[in-house]
Amino acid sequence: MSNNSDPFDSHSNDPIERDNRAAAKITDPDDAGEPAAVAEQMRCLQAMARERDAIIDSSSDGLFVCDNHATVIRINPASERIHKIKADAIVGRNMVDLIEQGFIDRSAALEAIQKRATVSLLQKKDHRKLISTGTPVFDDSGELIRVVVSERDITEIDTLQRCLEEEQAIKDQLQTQLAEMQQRLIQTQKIIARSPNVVKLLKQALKVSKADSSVLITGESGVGKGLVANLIHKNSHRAEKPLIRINCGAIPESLIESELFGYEKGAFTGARAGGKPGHLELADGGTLFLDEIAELPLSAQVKLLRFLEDGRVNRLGGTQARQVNARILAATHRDLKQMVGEGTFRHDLYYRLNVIPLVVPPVRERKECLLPLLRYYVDYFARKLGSPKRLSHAAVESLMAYPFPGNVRELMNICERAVVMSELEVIALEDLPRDVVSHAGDAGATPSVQWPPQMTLEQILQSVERALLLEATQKYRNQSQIAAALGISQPTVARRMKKYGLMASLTIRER
Ligand SMILES: Nc1ncnc2c1ncn2[C@@H]1O[C@H](COP(=O)(O)OP(=O)(O)OP(=O)(O)O)[C@@H](O)[C@H]1O
Repeated sequence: MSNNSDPFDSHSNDPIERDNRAAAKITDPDDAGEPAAVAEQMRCLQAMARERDAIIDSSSDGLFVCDNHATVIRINPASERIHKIKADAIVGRNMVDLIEQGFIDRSAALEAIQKRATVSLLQKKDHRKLISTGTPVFDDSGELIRVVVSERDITEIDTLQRCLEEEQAIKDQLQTQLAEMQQRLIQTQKIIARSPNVVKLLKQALKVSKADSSVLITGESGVGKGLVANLIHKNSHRAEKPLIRINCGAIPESLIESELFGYEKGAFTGARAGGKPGHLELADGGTLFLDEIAELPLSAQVKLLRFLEDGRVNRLGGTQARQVNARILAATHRDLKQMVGEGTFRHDLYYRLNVIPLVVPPVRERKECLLPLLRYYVDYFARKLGSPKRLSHAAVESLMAYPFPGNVRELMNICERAVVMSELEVIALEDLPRDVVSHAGDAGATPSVQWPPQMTLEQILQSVERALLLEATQKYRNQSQIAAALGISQPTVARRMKKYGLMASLTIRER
């Protein structure tokens, strides 16, 4: 290839060529009287030149070497391959001519000479994409003596990159579809999830539903631990099989083992003649949800641990263990770790159950869920009662200020009671339990409006309505939010705000 075709013209005034000619002369073995040190130096120079040639020729990137006028003096085998041309056909030709003849569309060598700096550019060659980088070489006096152009064929990298981007796009699309499907699933299961912490929890629950590992669901009483267990089961490959729920706190200690593991006939006095399968066996192929797991007696904890280790169930009074394939979900409102420290819960069982921990936040930490939960349950009980109901603004304010110590279950009870107790369609403060109203502080109080005695009731009501709307414009960002908070439609909000000249105050806030 190129090093066979000597790139250096012996008559040239090129500075590098001059040095090479001098070296060739000195290293001539016939050159009599040559000092040994100079000969050694020349051998080194020749070795370096061979090394340089080997580097240039073995490079997988194409390399062009041009003189200071952009005339090609050498190209390596990679460039021959890229351009499908022999070095002889290109050496000695100038880049300007090569562009004119359509061999290339741009020259990094020419641009590097022009700018006296390294230049990178993208070239198209026979449907292929090349990145060319022209690097100028200067001598000690700052004179530009060479330009080395490296070329890389990026067609394949580019194609791969495009494939990757397409795959990423498909993945993103699938993920969006999955998220939408999950959202629909959550909605069909009537789970209200607006707060980021609840959304995150449900995403985690949907993710773990695909595995078979044990899950420990913790959270205060009535926060929805059972709901999460249900979601996990319904979304798992076990969905067609039963979800068996057992409340470990509700079963007398003396019966819990027989309930969980079953018994053989005659296992104890009062035992059924034919024996009885336990909840674990009933959950075979499905899921066993152990609610209030902290209440499980230590003796039953040992047996449960054994089952988690070998998947075998030994009925009470039985001699033969049965293989059972049940996934275990457990829940508690107690601090199991603390119980382990106190010695009331086995640490080995705790670690077995806690493979995937899920924490359900209390309602007070789900501010964004509160109003949708209230509306959802008011609608739910109103539908059951067969008469439409909605919460008044004051009732909403009171409920929003209430800490719901008993969580979602208490919220449901309050909504049910309010729906049943209210005589009118709009649920008023009086329909709420006293402790809910007492928490409201100023929030539930009627806005204080001063009026002179000569005002009519109609005028007073309008004055109150205007004050309320004005307050709402300070609090909410748009008419829809105001409508939602006041329990009226958005067109009604618009009409009344116009009537009271309040449009400007909201427009300013909306900005
Ligand atoms: N995000 C939610 N959306 C709608 N309803 C909910 C939500 N979370 C909980 N609930 C409802 O609250 C009630 C209590 O939920 P659940 O029984 O799952 O709570 P829990 O934490 O298991 O209670 P406990 O500690 O007493 O066992 C259920 O009727 C459930 O449907």
